Amino acid sequence: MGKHDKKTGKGRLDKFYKLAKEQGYRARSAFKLIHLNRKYDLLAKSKCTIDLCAAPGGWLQVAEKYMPKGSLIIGVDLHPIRALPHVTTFVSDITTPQCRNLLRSHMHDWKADLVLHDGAPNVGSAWVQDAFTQNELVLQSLKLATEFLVKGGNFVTKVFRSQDYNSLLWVFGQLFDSVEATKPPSSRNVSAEIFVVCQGFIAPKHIDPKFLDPKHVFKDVAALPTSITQSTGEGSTTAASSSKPAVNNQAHANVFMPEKNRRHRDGYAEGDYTLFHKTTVGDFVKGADPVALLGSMNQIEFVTEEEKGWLKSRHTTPDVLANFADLKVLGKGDFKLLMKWRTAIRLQTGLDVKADATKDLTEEVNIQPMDEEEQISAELERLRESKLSQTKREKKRANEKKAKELLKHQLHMTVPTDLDFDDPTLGGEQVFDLGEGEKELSRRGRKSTLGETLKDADGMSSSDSESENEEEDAEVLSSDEERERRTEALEGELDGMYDEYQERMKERDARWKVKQARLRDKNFAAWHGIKEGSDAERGEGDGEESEEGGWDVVTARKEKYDVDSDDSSDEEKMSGIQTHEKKRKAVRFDTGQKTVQKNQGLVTSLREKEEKAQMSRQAQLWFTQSVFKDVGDLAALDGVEEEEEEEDEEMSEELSSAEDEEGSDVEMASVSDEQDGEKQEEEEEDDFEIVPQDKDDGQAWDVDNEDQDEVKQKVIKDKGLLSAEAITLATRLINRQQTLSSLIDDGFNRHSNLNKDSLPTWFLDDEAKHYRPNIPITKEAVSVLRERQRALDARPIKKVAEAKARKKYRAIARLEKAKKKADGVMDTDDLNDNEKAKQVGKLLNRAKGKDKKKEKKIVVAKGSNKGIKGRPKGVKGKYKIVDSRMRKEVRAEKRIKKAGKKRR
Ligand SMILES: C[S@@+](CC[C@H](N)C(=O)[O-])C[C@H]1O[C@@H](n2cnc3c(N)ncnc32)[C@H](O)[C@@H]1O
Repeated sequence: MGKHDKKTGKGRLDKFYKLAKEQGYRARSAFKLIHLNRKYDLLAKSKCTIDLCAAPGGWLQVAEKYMPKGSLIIGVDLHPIRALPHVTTFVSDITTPQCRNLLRSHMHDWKADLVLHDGAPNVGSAWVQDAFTQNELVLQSLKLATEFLVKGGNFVTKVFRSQDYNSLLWVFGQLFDSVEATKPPSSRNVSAEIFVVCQGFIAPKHIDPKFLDPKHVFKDVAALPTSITQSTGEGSTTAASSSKPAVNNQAHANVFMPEKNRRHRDGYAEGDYTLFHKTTVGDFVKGADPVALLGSMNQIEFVTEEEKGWLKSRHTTPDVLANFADLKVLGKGDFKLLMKWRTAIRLQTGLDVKADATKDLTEEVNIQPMDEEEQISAELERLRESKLSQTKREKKRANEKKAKELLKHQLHMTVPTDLDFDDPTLGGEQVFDLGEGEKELSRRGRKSTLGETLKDADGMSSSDSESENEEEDAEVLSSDEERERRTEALEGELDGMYDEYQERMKERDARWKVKQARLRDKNFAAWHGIKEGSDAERGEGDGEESEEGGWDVVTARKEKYDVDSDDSSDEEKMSGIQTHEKKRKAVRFDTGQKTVQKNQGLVTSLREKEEKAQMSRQAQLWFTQSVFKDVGDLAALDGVEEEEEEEDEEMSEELSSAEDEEGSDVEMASVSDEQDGEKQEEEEEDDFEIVPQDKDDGQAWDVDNEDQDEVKQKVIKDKGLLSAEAITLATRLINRQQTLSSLIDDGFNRHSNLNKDSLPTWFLDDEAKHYRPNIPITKEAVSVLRERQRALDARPIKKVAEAKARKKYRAIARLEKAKKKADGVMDTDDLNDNEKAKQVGKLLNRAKGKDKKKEKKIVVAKGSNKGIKGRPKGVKGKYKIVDSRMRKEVRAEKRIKKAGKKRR
């Protein structure tokens, strides 16, 4: 937090910070829960709450305050949480089974009504990474929630608005009745955090683990490559195993076709996330995808006897061995060297057969003598063919160049403007059918592509994989010049493969991957997409499966939707929201690409399909949000189903302008915009801020201490409001002349944030003396206080009041005693009624002090009283004459007696 400017953005010590400090909350985030609770009333109805990632305990304080007394509150965090009254806390990592077990032991057989999660891992690193790991943590907390929540229970979690956001919401939607995302006022606008409140846990009997597995839920939902069209439309199994662009397609594969479209690269073990991977040379030589292997491994070793035998091969140079030892640093030359080595070894071991090129070229021909006319026509024919083949070659080379550019574009290595779609060389369908299509297929299948390629390059054999161009290639190879050109082309292809290898290397870098995903995901930024009522869907035909929580079933349904969405059947046209959604998305895509698409044949159709499919999936996630639950047939709102292209265009323009107007969405756009740079990324970190506690702040939340609020309330209850300002403000609140929030706002002014350390003492003294907040007071408030003061003044002094009270107390005690005695008198049989009445009268009189024994007056026999007999002069009533000496002696006697007693 130190790195932030205290005046701006995240570092700003705002009113919630001040309030937290004032009210003794340990973190300003406490107000987030207060605001969420105000909106959803979650705490008052919870008897058991689990707070995952609870340190330093702000949320726990709020939970303790607002939950019913005697509730069970458990908090867990990586860091210890200082003790809080009525709260159980322990230290654990919520991603570990140990945490689960500890929770179990604390919960006994209880189920939680509420699970809270405000976790933020690794706050302060790159935003993209934060968002990614944050959302993984969210999924982990959801996992614990599903285990400990009671049916109908609630789950509150913090989510980062990133590209995984919609995926998360979709998963929440499958497990809860209602899912709402909200940003409480206390959450800073610069923060990308948002809180999702999931209410009404469905508590399925079984939840497919895939719902809670980051590998299945997350990643590039938006970016869908060409393979989608293949795998949804046609032979999906083949597409699944061979789809190259799965690089960009992980999330799609995971979320919508978990089994079908998953890529299984050689060398990647399921669930293996260690950074260092090695494999054997055998895998490299015999495997189908050597490029992928080089891209995914760190080291290749010679292990088996056969492999060690290859060490003796003349092709196994020290360079080759050095390259195998560290694949991460392969340069272009190294890469080519290894691929050539592989080809050589494959030939050596008979895995590839070296075609006899010379045999083809030295085929015996019987030359018949020709006449002149025949010779001319043969010459003409030869020239024509030579011309034709030359044109073909040129065209082919141009096509290859364009195809390579197109591939680069598909891999997002170029900007669309790099492609000249109007180029006539690109117009032919063969670009895809023969050139790029063939290359794409061979790259995916890795069927002897490189081997053959290299054979060609070395002039060792001719390619037998190319069918249509075989004859042409033979021609090409017939001259040295052509062979050279061919070699160049093949070198070019090797270069392409090297690029691909580099792509794979980059892929392994998670950070790069997430950044790349964000780049690709430009569309996501605008939060576009229309809807599909997931809740309704769950409620309808698939009630059973949602009850069971089957990921595959749910995703299969989505997949089905995808397939449907690619065919524009009549049925689909009638399907309301979905159709509408699809159309809008297609329209959106059109805005960007329309001019390009019009004249492009196959290129156009593939791209169009891909984009449509992509949009549909985004829309699916978007519309699973509960806010769309009650929205009916959106298509009906738009009227006619099938619109002309022009109408689509208009609509897309409207859409984009509407999006521009949406404030929050624009904010999202800025979040995902790469150009925003590091500065913004930093700002969009978690909004969490610990409130430093003053020395006495610590005591405020000591176990034995009371809540500050309660103390203040007690004072007000006992003594009332003590100032005219307070009475005035209270009166204004009661009379609704002012709202509570405006009152709080008024409490903050330029003086509340004074940094006293940097100011001179004279100024501070002056301020303390003269600056007083000027809160207006009313006449009534002042007179109320005056009246109270008068009443206080009229009271006797404390000692007198105490003496009076003592006297009164003693009188009451005497009367009680007399009453008891009188009862005893009445019960005796020895006295007649008259005597009894007399006795009782006496007792009561004595109790009232009327019948007090008259004291004897002591008269000292000295002076005029010395030696007198009878009543001394001026003395009334009983008297006793004492000798002064006698008095002294009596007192001394008493003293001695007392002292003797003590000694004993
Ligand atoms: C924003 S703070 C929580 C603040 C808390 N809600 C409050 O009001 O005081 C995020 C917390 O998540 C915790 N955290 C992050 N990853 C965790 C994990 N894997 N297990 C447990 N706690 C984790 C951090 O230690 C940190 O204390």
